[in-house]
Amino acid sequence: MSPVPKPAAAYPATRLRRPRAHAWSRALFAEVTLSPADFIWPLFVTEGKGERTAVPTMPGVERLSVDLVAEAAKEAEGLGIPCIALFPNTPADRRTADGREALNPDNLTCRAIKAIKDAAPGIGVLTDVALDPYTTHGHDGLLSDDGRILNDETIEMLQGQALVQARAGADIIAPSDMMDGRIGAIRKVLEAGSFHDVQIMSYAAKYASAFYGPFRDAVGSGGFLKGDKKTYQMNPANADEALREVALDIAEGADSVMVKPGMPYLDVIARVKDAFNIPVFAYQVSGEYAMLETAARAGLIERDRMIIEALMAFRRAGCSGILTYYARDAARLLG
Ligand SMILES: NCc1[nH]cc(CCC(=O)O)c1CC(=O)O
Ligand SMILES: [Mg+2]
Repeated sequence: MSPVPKPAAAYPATRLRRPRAHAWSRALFAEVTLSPADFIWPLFVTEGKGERTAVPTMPGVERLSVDLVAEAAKEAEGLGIPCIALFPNTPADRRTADGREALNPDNLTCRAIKAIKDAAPGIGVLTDVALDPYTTHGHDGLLSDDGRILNDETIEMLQGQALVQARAGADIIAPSDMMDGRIGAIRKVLEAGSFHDVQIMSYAAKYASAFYGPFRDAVGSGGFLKGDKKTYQMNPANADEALREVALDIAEGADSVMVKPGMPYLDVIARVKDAFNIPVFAYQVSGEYAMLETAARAGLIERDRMIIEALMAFRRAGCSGILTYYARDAARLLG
């Protein structure tokens, strides 16, 4: 962020209200834009056919069966949304301590990728790499007998998970697990498997946040989670450390990086963009959505304006795009 120069002339020669006087002028002076092309729409996938179930902690958000995910992707494509992100609500009987369902080429995520590619071949598909929707302990990695998350053993699982997703047709692999070294390891197996054009969007600066609660309900991992994720996700006190995380992930082969959550970490987004000038994405996470949407539904804030303003903040901070549960609503508002 460049420093703001001292004004060459003061009031009344300079009146900053002048360009604000008319709508046309405000449009002309806008420093950033927001369009449907800036959105990645996260969808929760569940078993069944024609199945939609409400996520009570995320008013307005539903888990969709694979056929309905494909329909939603088609709708998104029509609205100009370039990419869908997939999160599976794995049936409880398919969750294990080692999360091996993540490696099943016929799991919910892989079936959803294929269904989207059939229904809406022009839209990108981003898939999450981490074990939490598949483990009985709700952690993103493998758990040792004495309760530690095993970094290097987990990476081997993540490599397999990424490959299974790439084979199913995923366009962007997005590791959200926060193990050290996983970006390089995943890039290596993708290259070896000739997936040269499969992107990696690293959840590079992902914080141990209270704002993920509703998501854990949506994928059904919340009830399972033992303890917290503080030994792998970042301390909310740290921003210098986020720059080190990002530097490593770029060096290991990430095409883009993500900061997560979004609104409470706008300073981190701005610093990452400033320091590296690479494509940065933000995840406006489930708790942010729940907070904003609950206030809007209670009539406490003006919903449509709030949605656009909250998303615009990410563009101002330097984001190329935003993962947001508001993607469809915002695209309709902007359309
Ligand atoms: N690897 C898990 C994952 N991937 C995306 C989210 C959160 C998304 C949201 O809250 O909307 C989480 C939750 C967590 O780390 O516990
Ligand atoms: Mg890292």
